[in-house]
Amino acid sequence: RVRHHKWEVKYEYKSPDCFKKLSVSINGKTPGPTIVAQQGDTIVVEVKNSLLTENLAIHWHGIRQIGTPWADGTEGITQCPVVPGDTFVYKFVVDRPGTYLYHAHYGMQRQAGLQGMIKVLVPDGVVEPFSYDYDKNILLTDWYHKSTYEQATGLASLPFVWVGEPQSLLIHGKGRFNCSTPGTDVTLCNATNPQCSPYSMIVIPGKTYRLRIGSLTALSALSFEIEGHNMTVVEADGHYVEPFEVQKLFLYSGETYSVLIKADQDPSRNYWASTKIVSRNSATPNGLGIISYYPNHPRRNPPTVPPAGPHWNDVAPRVAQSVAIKSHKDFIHAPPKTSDRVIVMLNTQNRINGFVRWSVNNVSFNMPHTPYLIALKHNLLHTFEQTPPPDNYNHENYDIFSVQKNVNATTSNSIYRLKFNTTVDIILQNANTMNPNNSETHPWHLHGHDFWVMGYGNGKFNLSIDPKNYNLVNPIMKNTIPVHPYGWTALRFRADNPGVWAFHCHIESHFFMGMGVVFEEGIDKVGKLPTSIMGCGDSKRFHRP
Ligand SMILES: O=C1O[C@H]([C@@H](O)CO)C(O)=C1O
Repeated sequence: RVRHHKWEVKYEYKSPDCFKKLSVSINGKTPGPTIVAQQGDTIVVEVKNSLLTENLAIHWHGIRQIGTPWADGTEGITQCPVVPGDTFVYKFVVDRPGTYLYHAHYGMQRQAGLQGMIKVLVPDGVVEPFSYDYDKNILLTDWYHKSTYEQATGLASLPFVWVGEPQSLLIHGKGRFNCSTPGTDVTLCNATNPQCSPYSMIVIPGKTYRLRIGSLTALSALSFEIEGHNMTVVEADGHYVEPFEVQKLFLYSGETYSVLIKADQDPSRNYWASTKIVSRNSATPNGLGIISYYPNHPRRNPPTVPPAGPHWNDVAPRVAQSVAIKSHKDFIHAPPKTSDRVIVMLNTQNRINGFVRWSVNNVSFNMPHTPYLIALKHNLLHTFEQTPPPDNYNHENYDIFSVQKNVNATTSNSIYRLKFNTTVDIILQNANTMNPNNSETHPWHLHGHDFWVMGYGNGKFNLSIDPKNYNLVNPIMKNTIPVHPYGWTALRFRADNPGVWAFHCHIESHFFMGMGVVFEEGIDKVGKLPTSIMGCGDSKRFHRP
């Protein structure tokens, strides 16, 4: 089936946490509408850019765009931006079932509200390895009151102005700001402003719910829990996992999970849903929502104090859930036993010409003016640096546990060229930032592919030892994976999808500050590019008037 969507993107005042802020909405909503489809369907989204003064591009996060690399929606990489007043048509096949996301991929526009979820159902007659009565989706985000323009300007200024911690955490677009904790005090800040009432999900006693939970935070790693209910994790980034039960679910920006919960608690009351920032020591209040047992009033506060959530620095359970999960035994897709290339990516924070940047192997990424897909397909190779970035760093004498000078860090728009149909290993190597005794978690997201999570560990990756412990049997496949503080995460993927694919930290500020790379593979196999993606940089000449 072809599923048609007609979207208008515009500026709109929104008060998701009771604080009025100019946001970006899709057909008047943020989060935008959930796209629902079945595996094999074609999605057509006709997007009208009604932002008066701003371009846009929309990325379909987790969708592999096989055969349609020009629909990946990454401005500067797969397309020119969609200019104000223009309409752009995204058309692609959702080739796998699962829970995915969509969001702006232009500057730091994503966190202004241009984001939502994609739900791809199995075809009729195909059974899933678990059963449930209802299927709901919840998008988790953090929320800043400063505009993205102020934030981007601060990051690109001298002196550097960090974005800081978010003002609130939203549960499917609903949050609270400057309130006392509901449940101990009836004066809810939401009471005054009808537009912002807490998120509430009605459940029927005795029924089982599949909750598809995604995170599109700009910065925060989150812990999500529902008071009094355990969750059985059954899916991660569109892949079935060997089920396991948790009380708290950890999500990094760009990840999705499906969990099953049974409404089997005392039905005479409602329960808190709550999110809390982890991996950064933040004073941002927990996000709160209400799970309401029918027929209770959906907004009746639970009689309890909301769950406090885990300690921000309790890394072990986060590691256990994020990189140690396994593929479901009946859906194993084993990885190639060996790889043709290993690219070690040292993640460092650097000062380059005074500006605070993030780098990979001492190279901080910036975009050229002609999108790579167009430049490569039309042989406009003068538009970006041709010498690829390094496959490694001087790891013999690099101390990942202390602040390093990294004086020879540079910015560059060079890209990695991958031999088509080869197997590539990426080793994400974390390190100390420019602040003493500080190493931060980075959730890396790969466009155009799922990768196998081969292994992870603390300290410095050892190429002659660690690969011997890779999981070659049932590693989970994902499109987003964290590298934990002072640790490393190894992933493997097949360069089998003709196109140009971003691979970057999904923390919006970090990618904006250069924490990303671009892979090209099989460009000669890419079909004729639609002119709709052209018109900027050196591709003006290809754009029909
Ligand atoms: O890029 C960053 O800047 C701040 C801090 O390093 C300087 O304020 C932070 O936590 C980042 O991730």
